Amino acid sequence: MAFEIEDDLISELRNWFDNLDVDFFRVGSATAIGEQPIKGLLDPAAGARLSVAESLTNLMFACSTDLKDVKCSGNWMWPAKQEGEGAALLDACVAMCNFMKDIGIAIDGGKDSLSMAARVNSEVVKAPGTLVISSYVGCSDIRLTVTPDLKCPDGKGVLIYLPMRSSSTSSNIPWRLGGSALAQCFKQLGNDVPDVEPYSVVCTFNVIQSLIKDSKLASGHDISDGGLITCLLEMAFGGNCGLIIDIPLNSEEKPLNVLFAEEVGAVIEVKQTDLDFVVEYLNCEKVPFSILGKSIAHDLEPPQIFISIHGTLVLESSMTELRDMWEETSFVLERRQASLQCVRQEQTGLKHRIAPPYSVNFDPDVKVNVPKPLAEAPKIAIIREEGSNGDREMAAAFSLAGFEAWDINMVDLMDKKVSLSAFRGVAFVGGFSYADVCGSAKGWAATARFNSIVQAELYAFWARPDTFSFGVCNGCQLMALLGWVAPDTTETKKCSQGLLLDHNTSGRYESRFSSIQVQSSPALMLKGMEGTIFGMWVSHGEGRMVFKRPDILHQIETCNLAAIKYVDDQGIPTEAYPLNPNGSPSGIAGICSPDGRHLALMPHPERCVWTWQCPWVPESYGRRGAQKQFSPWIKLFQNAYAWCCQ
Ligand SMILES: NC(=O)CC[C@H](N)C(=O)O
Repeated sequence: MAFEIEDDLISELRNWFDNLDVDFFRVGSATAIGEQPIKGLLDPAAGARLSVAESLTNLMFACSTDLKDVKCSGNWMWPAKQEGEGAALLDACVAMCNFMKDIGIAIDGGKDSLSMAARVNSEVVKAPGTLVISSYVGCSDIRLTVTPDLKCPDGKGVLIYLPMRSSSTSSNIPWRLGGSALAQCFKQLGNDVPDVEPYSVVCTFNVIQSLIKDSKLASGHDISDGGLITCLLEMAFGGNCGLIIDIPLNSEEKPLNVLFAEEVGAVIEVKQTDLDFVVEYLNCEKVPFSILGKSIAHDLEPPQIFISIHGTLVLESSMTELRDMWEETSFVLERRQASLQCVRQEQTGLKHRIAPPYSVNFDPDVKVNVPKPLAEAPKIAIIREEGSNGDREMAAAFSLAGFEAWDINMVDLMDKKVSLSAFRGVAFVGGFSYADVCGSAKGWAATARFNSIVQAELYAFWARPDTFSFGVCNGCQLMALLGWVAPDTTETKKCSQGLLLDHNTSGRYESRFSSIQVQSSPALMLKGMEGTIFGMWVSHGEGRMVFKRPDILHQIETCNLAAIKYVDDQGIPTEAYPLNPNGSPSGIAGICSPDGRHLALMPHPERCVWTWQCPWVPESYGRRGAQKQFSPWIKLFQNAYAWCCQ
């Protein structure tokens, strides 16, 4: 009986799911944070309003279902028992409630820590009363998200300032410096603190949403900590571009205030050809705005920044020089976290960065040709161990290509619950098997080697000519330890380890989206992809390939077994950090067996088979409109499927 109910329920759910008019690969959710504790020191009510506003201006560049669908978490950290602080907390709370009510959103959860004070000797040290707003909302098309890096469509974009005020002229902006980053630099708090009205937040949010849906925004960024100048420069730094800006204000305004006041607002970049449409729309919606100038694409010359206020030049510099200053604080931290040599390399290299040289000479949206389709889908064992992760992405990627993916734990093999005899492929997934104790994948390899049942099962699979194996990251480390790739062939025993994945030269865990070039190799999963350059997720602490003897590396290179490599912005294999995140010789990022059946990669193609999973793709690849649905890495999985169909 219970079964019948369950079956009914499942088929009912399946029907409902099938009939839903939603594209599940496009919908998602967006979340953002806002907090303004320093401004709250001057005016707790304004601080609370600014925290809510910042959270929304951070959220508004994702395509949300509706402003009224936004939900918030409120986290309060306050020294509430100290004199005057209870009243400040109350002011902040009342202001936040009223502001949210006016906008039409609400808090649905949160947490508080109301004893944020400590006695140090005879002194009581208080944390500034802080409200952190985390907002979240359904996202109707995750691909439409607008990012802050300038795109310079057709070589230059037009930059528009949205002051988020109800008055129609930007000359009425009070440009208050209280609680700003600039004030902090002068060890001051200031007096006059910015504030914001709910109506202008609603208007701007909705206008941005509409422009996103019409694909009229090339980039966009909110104005918050650091003010208008910081917003503009951050956009230029991210896009590797120059700027020619003239802020159209009357000459009485003090440049320092205009540039550094943290009045709520936003800057958007639009295509020259969309300008008339956007201007008309903003006028029609009565949203105040001013056109600031242009973004300039990175050319052969280093990009320049020119900023004027009402025709008077206030800043002229090369973008890279300003970016070096802006990055310096991060590098100070990095010098404490990573090898000094690597940090130095990254810092000097930054000046010379241009856009990654992505190159794809096939259409990833066109499926790989299958010789003759199989009656039954080939089976792939997605093998995981205690501490593995990424098994779902791996299963999804192989399923997308037509495989029947099975979730197999090492214990299933040990207990003989499954045999690999029915499988055409195995995929060893990434992660932290046995918490990387004694070195990455060492515990996993021990299970595979020293449990006789598992050892026999894996060996039988490896020896069958109709099988293939794929290892990613932790799985790659395992395949190296098992000698499935780069074995020491001078040993009499088959599969003797000849390669070890050692700690990255930076001395730390690297998490990046690195440019990867497919080499010409016998790897069946990389067939027809030679020369492809595209970004791939890197996420490891132990990715540096150390070969037992130089002749093993030599053989890998001469037999074309280095299947993929990290490349620089010129598309040349590199050992330079951070383009090569771990210091592997000749930029080697993955290795295959001479017969091409076994492939072990340190980066994660399974985490970026869809374009939306890539944090950056060139405009020509297209994130929206006529975009490619898939990244080139889908082809690895389709190639494996096609190989099984031979
Ligand atoms: N993502 C991974 O698989 C990480 C592998 C391993 N734990 C490392 O840090 O190197």
